[in-house]
Amino acid sequence: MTELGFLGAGNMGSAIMRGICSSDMQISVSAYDKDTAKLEALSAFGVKPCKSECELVKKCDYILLAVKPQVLGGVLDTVAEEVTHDKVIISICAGISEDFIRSHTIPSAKVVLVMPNTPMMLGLGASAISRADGVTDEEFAFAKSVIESCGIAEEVPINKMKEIIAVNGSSPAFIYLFAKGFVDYAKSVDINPDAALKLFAQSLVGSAKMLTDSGMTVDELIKQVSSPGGTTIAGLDKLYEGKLTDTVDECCKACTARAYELAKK
Ligand SMILES: NC(=O)C1=CN([C@@H]2O[C@H](COP(=O)(O)OP(=O)(O)OC[C@H]3O[C@@H](n4cnc5c(N)ncnc54)[C@H](O)[C@@H]3O)[C@@H](O)[C@H]2O)C=CC1
Ligand SMILES: O=C(O)[C@@H]1CCC=N1
Repeated sequence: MTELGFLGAGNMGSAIMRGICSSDMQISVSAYDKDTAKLEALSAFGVKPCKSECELVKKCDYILLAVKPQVLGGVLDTVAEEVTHDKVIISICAGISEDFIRSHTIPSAKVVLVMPNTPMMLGLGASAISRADGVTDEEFAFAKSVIESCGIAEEVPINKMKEIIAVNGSSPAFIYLFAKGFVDYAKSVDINPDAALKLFAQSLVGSAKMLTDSGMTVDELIKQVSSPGGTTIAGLDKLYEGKLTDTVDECCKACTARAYELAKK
């Protein structure tokens, strides 16, 4: 049976493990985390705990890296001797490239890069995925099926894996901040914030479905809501005045710049 192991069982590692364990994938899942309480919590899902980073890498065919990028170099140095050219390393660490992983293990390491997002915790993740040279079609299909156990996955060129972070990895936080603005407004005009949150959240769900399923472009969708002389145009005028799209562009560029900094650590 294929052995998949997780180095790191925090928010993202646990979300993926729960996705796999609730799916019909016939694989053996193991994990190592410095925090043993996290491993104990996962044992209810059938995840086998390991006692060290090296024990995990030695026993597994696929190793999913789910520690923070800042500690990854040290973790890879610890396990380097256990990494062989037949193992596949799947990394979800923001900013980390295949070259970084190879420089801390072996030059021929097989690497798949993934940029997931937190909605994975509900099985609604959106992950970008890419493979470095040397990874076979079969190995890549397996890695993709692991990620698809908790949402959708889209292949992205490997040299765009830092640029994509803003679009799906970090964007949930940007969307939550946008939601906060609407709920704060509702409170300020004496509308129940719980009702406002439900209405705004459902508006996000519905708008997301319109984006993917209506067959209309983003501009057409905006126009459809904007009655001439109506309320939407009055609101949109303020967003254009505040240069919302320029701010989003700056936000995405700051995300990407930080990813390139993390890649150097
Ligand atoms: N949180 C997010 O929205 C996203 C996070 N990511 C990436 O996922 C990775 C994990 O992030 P989170 O799950 O949010 O962080 P987290 O802090 O929840 O999990 C990291 C885990 O690594 C463990 N750890 C630390 N040193 C370790 C070691 N030597 N061996 C084994 N485990 C060790 C910690 O105890 C912790 O449980 C990061 O690299 C991040 O860039 C990617 C996309 C989205
Ligand atoms: O903030 C971060 O670095 C990670 C990557 C994408 C979302 N969270």
